[in-house]
Amino acid sequence: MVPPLVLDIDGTLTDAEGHLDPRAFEVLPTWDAPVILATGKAFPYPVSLCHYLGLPQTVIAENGGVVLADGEVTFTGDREAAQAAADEFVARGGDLGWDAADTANRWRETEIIARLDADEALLREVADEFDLEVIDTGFAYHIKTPGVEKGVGLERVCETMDYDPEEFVAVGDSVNDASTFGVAGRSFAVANADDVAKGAADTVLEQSYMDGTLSVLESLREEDVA
Ligand SMILES: O=C(O)COP(=O)(O)O
Ligand SMILES: [Mg+2]
Repeated sequence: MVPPLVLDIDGTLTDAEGHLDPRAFEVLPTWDAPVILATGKAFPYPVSLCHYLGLPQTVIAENGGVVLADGEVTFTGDREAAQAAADEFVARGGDLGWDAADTANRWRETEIIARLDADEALLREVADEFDLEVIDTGFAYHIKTPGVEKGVGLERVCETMDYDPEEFVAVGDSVNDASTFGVAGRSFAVANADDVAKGAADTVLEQSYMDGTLSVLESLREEDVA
């Protein structure tokens, strides 16, 4: 049997432009074990990706703030505090960087994100005053409740689905994947990963983005056949 997977999305299943690599449509629906998408994106993004990939909806969204497994959804993280911090950031002259529709935060239930061109120093100063933290995933700044992590989300999924996190193989690319790497049995950082993810992974891959992820999946399939 191939092992269950916990996969980051941006930087891991995408290309350098952040577009989903079409090879995901070949390899993920035919994976013969659970595939969990674990992302910093808002809840609807991984749910739609599961839908269009034809995968059961098992997702960790918002860096662990939202977890869906076996039809049950749980939330952690203080969205109101994150919103209050974001409002204060704007009141002090900051700009989150989104247009009026703000699809980045519109359906976000446990945290708030800002574009990477936002004033980082001001964002961190304000977040600190609200006892929140700011993480830079390389895709956005997330204003979030400390302790809400993808790895904690993986533990929750495992409780619901009666798996041991040790059985999982994780692939990711950034600071928000380090907690997953700490919980999963085996962990891989793609070559484009940031230093925190590389430091937390068991193995740093030679290849970037989906090339790196596919190299892991191919070797897992070979192990399974051997
Ligand atoms: O939303 C982000 O900032 C990054 O998303 P990811 O966790 O899927 O890489
Ligand atoms: Mg990522």
